[in-house]
Amino acid sequence: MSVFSYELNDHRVAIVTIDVPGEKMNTLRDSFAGDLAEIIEKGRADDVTGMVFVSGKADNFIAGADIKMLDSAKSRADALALSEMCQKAFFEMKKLPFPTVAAIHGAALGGGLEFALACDYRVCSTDNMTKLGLPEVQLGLLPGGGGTQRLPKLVGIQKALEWMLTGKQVFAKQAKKAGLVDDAVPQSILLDVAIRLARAGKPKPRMPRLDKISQLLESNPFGRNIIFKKAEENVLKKTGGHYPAPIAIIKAVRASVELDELKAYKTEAEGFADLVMSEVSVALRGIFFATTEMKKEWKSEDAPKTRRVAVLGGGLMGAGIAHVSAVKASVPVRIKDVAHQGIGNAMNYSYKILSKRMKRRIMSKADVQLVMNRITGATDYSGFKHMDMVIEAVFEDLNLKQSMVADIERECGEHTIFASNTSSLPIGQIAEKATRPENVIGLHYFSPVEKMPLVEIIPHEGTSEATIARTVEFSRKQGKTPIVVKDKAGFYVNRILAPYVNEAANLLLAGEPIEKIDAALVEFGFPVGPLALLDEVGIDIGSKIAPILEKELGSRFKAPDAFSRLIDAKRLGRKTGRGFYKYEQKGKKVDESVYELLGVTVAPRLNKQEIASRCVAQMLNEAARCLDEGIIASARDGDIGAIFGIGFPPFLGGPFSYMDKRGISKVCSELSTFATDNPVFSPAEPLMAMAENGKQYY
Ligand SMILES: C[C@H](O)CC(=O)SCCNC(=O)CCNC(=O)[C@H](O)C(C)(C)COP(=O)(O)OP(=O)(O)OC[C@H]1O[C@@H](n2cnc3c(N)ncnc32)[C@H](O)[C@@H]1OP(=O)(O)O
Repeated sequence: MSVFSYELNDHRVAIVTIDVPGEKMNTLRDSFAGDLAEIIEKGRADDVTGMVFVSGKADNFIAGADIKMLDSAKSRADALALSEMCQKAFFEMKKLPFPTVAAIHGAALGGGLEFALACDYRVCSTDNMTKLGLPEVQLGLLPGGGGTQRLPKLVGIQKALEWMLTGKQVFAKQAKKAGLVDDAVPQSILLDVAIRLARAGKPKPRMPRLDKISQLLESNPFGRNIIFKKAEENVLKKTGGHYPAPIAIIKAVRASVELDELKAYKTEAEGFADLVMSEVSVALRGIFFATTEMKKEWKSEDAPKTRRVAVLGGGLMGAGIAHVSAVKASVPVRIKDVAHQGIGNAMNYSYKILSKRMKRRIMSKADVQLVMNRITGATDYSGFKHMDMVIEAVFEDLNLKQSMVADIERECGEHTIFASNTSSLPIGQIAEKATRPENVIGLHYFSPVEKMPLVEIIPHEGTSEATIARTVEFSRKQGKTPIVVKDKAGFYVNRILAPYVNEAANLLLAGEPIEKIDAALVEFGFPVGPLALLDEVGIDIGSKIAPILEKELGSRFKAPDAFSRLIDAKRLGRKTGRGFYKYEQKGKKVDESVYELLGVTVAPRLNKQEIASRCVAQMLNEAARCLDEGIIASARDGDIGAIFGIGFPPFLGGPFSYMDKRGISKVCSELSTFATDNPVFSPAEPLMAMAENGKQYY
């Protein structure tokens, strides 16, 4: 059955509806090229005036090539054939004697946008659902259906590179401004406008709309050389050479301006084939499948919706939670703080972020005002009666949190959820004195809240299923990927992070230089090193959590005593301008005096690889324990939690995928070697059992 249906209107314009049967999302599958050829042939036979492509789905145009189909490519030759099939189909469209128009409403991504790029005109709806982009890089791929060739010709080399290298998706307004679409109109007139364009005849070739400097740079080989070299330098700096796709994208775009068409398209197809078969892309595609699967869990159609929320505490976390609730979940938020200043600070936090978006013309002044109107504040519980959820983000004090549970039970409705953003206190203890413990749950965000994609959702033993489902649903509305974890000290993310950071601290105390330790883990693939991370989080915060973990889980969580000297000296990290690093306007550099304060004599002994191996080994060992204890429900949750919560290198697929790839017995023997000088490394029992039985996590 064809994915296309065809209808001829009174002006002999063919309206072709794209609708993959039985799927909620249109994707390009094996049969697509054949189906397209048939439709094109029909248009030729009917001698149509033009052809308009429109989606039969309510909320998407085409979400790209079917990623499952890419997974089924068994060899490089299979992958090459896929790219060549797309390229050929789109060439046929370009050669048609009549104009073709893509009428886009909803997502036009990857191969979907490449399909639209092969049309003569593109018109899109101004709806918020409409997003255009080539996000292949996020799957470790390059656009293999002519995207690297056609996009630069339409929007210019620099913009095309920026979009493809980041996977950026643009809305209608930006798409029109950049020249990606010919028009952006309300959905109600999308088809009419598209038909009008189809009747307007073939368009004349046109140059991208560029400012003078870009025009100068892009129009001559020297300028272009600068652009490509700079792009490569930036990519290598950002990725540390771990990701092959960005480099292949630059190569293919370069080919689009330097080689003849045949060779340039070949460069794209070959790059695509190499990348489809690469381990990095397999890992990144795994993340896509995992997150898609997770979106279906804890869904409850009849659970009441969360329409109003309150946040207790206007600190950094409270402000971030209020922000994502107002901006992403689009619900009214009431911030309660003991001081007016706290409320003011939290509102300012949102306003600052929104102002930046306004300056970059992503949001209008009216939109910013609309969002800001959703955020209100109070120093008492006025307006709390109708709250569906109250999220607590005050400091880590059990008595305070318990008294807040009592306040909320008194001031709010029977159905109101009390969600605690604690990072270490057991939720069961917070709910201990509750009269409605079924409404109490943990909802742990990561800082900065508006940037970090993960939340941990922590039901205690008495939390109801409905409360879990409502909390999961609301966190998704806030744009988060939730993992439901067991109520035990440190939950999952902090639990695997703590031994990793502790090992970095041990290495520092043994004389390894700070910048070398951080560089080792950045080279391994983390976005920041462990000591720089501790500076960001706050050394005081780390040392507050450590004793709780140590008490509940054992001595391997003990933070080094020497770190209390940093706290006494008020060197808490970035927030006080000094920690392991000194923070100045120009940037940060290691504050050498920290060595003396900690009583350390710098004496490098290990190479960077050894440093990284030791820190990561601690994390892997703890992750294995977490899965065994049921802290996480699956290796998949553990991988996504580590990638989205800590920045575990995505190209390695997460700690469990990484252990599988290396071989569990190899991981165990490395741990045993490290354990000879520090027993904390002794391989966890479940890991040893897996090694003995030759088992894998996946
Ligand atoms: C040759 C080309 O250059 C190569 C390519 O095109 S590679 C593909 C490039 N495209 C992409 O990366 C887009 C991937 N998709 C997305 O980002 C998101 O799905 C989206 C933004 C389109 C929609 O998000 P959202 O509304 O949350 O829906 P989401 O739950 O993710 O997806 C709905 C369903 O569509 C499926 N889907 C979405 N895009 C898909 C794709 N490209 N391939 C296969 N399945 C896809 C999902 O797996 C899910 O299936 P299921 O319901 O059976 O589990």
